[in-house]
Amino acid sequence: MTAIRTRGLTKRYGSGDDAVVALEGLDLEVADGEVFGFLGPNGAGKTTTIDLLLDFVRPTEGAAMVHGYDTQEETDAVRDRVGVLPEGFDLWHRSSGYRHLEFAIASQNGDADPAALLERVGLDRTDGRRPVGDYSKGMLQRLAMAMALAGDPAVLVLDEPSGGLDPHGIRTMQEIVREEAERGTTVFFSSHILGQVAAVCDRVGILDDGELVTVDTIEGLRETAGVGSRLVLETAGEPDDAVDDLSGIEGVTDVTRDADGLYVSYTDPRAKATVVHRLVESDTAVLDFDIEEATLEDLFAAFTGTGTIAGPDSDSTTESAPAGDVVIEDEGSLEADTEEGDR
Ligand SMILES: Nc1ncnc2c1ncn2[C@@H]1O[C@H](COP(=O)(O)OP(=O)(O)OP(=O)(O)O)[C@@H](O)[C@H]1O
Repeated sequence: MTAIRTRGLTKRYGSGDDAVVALEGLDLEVADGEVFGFLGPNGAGKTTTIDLLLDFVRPTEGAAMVHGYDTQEETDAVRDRVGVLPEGFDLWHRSSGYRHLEFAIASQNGDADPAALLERVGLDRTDGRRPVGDYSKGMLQRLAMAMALAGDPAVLVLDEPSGGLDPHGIRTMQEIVREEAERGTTVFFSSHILGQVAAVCDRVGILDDGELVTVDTIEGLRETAGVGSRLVLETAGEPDDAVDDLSGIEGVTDVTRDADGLYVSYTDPRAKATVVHRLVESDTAVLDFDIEEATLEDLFAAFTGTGTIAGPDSDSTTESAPAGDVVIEDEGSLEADTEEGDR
């Protein structure tokens, strides 16, 4: 079954010359049980899409279905099946975390144990008894995640779920996404941070200026765009002729070397292990290695013809993005987007 299906979904705010096209003709299908990453920079239309799926706003054109239910005609059936962690949310400052969870469980006709939900998101019983007005940004985000899970949803919609979370919180959030995926929950994960989406998602859609630019796996995106990542190896002495063989490895697109090391560009991440294996086989001592991942900016540039593609000499993983822009982050890193973090 298709968990989410949209056809020509369009949202314009205002009219005439002042109209803002938030979303333009979105045709999207997310399979049941899939973890789908919805990527795009600020203002791309991600939150608008989520608002349309939940009938918080009405489309200008087009339609959407969630688990076979029309989002406009069968809104209650849709909302019964969806747990949502919205980007911005208001809570009752004087009420405790427990009260919020009890409310969320009751309103979603769930039977979850509030204490277990708190524990799952990394909050303890003492936290649960405190008024949420005293919570840090990261604690609020964790509570909001617990509330999204309260009704044991078939579809979990996460809009920028890592906001305010520290690295441990981000890891917890990713673990929850994986656990939910194992239970068969469909996860719709909206973010402007490639690394976080790449860490958990089966497929990714890139939204740019209201339009869906492409849908694929992260590897597929890299391959299509030809903006692979790069393995930087420090070796003891000059690697011998075996280096020449590296260019023949499937997925490797370029091999260069200079006095500082050996640089192997690839579009298929599985090529990395083969490269290292070949070097070891040829008795080349690998002293250190680093991976420079292609960034969302690289992928954007390739798919939209905008931005700049990081050249071979740029250190794409350490570049810092301006506020509000795509956050560039290594897939394995958990350090980004933690302006405030947990207190
Ligand atoms: N209620 C509204 N009235 C007018 N314009 C709106 C409204 N809501 C959203 N927009 C506009 O629609 C566009 C898409 O906004 P949206 O919030 O969906 O983007 P987003 O991808 O979720 O961005 P972010 O990552 O910043 O949350 C933006 O240009 C935004 O200004």
